[in-house]
Amino acid sequence: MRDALDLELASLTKRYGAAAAVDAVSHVFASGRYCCLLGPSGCGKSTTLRMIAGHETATSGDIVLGADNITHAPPAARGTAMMFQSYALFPHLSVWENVAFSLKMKGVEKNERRRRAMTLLEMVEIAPMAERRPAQLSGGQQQRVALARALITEPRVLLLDEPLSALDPFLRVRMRVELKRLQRELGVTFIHVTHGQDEAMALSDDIIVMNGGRIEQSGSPREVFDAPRTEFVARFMGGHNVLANGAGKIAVRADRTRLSRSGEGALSATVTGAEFQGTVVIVAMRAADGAELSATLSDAAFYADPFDPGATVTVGWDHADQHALAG
Ligand SMILES: Nc1ncnc2c1ncn2[C@@H]1O[C@H](COP(=O)(O)OP(=O)(O)OP(=O)(O)O)[C@@H](O)[C@H]1O
Repeated sequence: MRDALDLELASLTKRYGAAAAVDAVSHVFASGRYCCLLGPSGCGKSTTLRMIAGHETATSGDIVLGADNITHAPPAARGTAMMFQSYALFPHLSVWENVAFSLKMKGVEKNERRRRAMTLLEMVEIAPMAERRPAQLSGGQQQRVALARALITEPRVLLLDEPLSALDPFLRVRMRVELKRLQRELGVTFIHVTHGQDEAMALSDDIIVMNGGRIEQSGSPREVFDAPRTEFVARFMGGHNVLANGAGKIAVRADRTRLSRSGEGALSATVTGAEFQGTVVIVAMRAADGAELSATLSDAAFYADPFDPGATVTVGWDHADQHALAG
């Protein structure tokens, strides 16, 4: 059953010359959810987002928000708002004036503009900096201003293009918690473009994995991670071994892959290295057929009986932990 504010893409296509950057993509973004468009560079995620925002014209297909076909509507009349990667704040305006800018364009009077801007600045927790200029803020603070500025138009869908990529790793994790909190508080649909699978898994209610201008798989983070449908998704999400298995290929999670020095197991491999990552150790191996494999072991299990590079190991897993991948 479609919700009144779902956003539907129907065979949405963008061609540049003969090449399709976005190739007949159909998807329903359920309203009020945190959605991540995830995929490698060039897969068409930003083009998809820009078409939803109205900053790029669709070659064919439709974009429908609730009851409205917004495919050809101007950006400001769509019910969407975009937060840009480069925050694009006006340097000569104060923080609150930046946030209130679109209200000024609409002719809203000054006291009301300020009141609404301050409400949003409180929500993103930088109200005390309302009178500063953007240059007097840190990158993380500028981003909060950009977020408040996008939200002041009361969009039904907020579009975010790699919003965390300019931040250092520590701030990135903090802002990601903030984004999730804001989305929950507002109940607005967020569509967030990222090429980071960790980011997508941490934030999303729904992950949409793109590859070559198409949607490869969509679902909850657990669905996509636990049951990758294709080799591309298994490799892109990481943490899986992809193995040839008679008729086709299978995926097995690296943390469900067992190693032993001999005995029962599906195949034999040579250890090529071990990477200590704090709580776990990732053991890298090469199978007899040349396939690169890995096993994630707890640090306690690994150090109780370490595998040295060059060691021959037997690799095994439970049958229930293997997933057949689509051709
Ligand atoms: N204006 C343009 N003219 C021609 N080709 C373009 C244009 N914009 C994008 N493309 C091509 O369309 C494809 C998809 O680009 P897009 O920017 O949507 O990818 P992306 O997944 O967002 O990548 P990234 O993560 O690097 O931003 C790429 O092959 C890109 O080269």
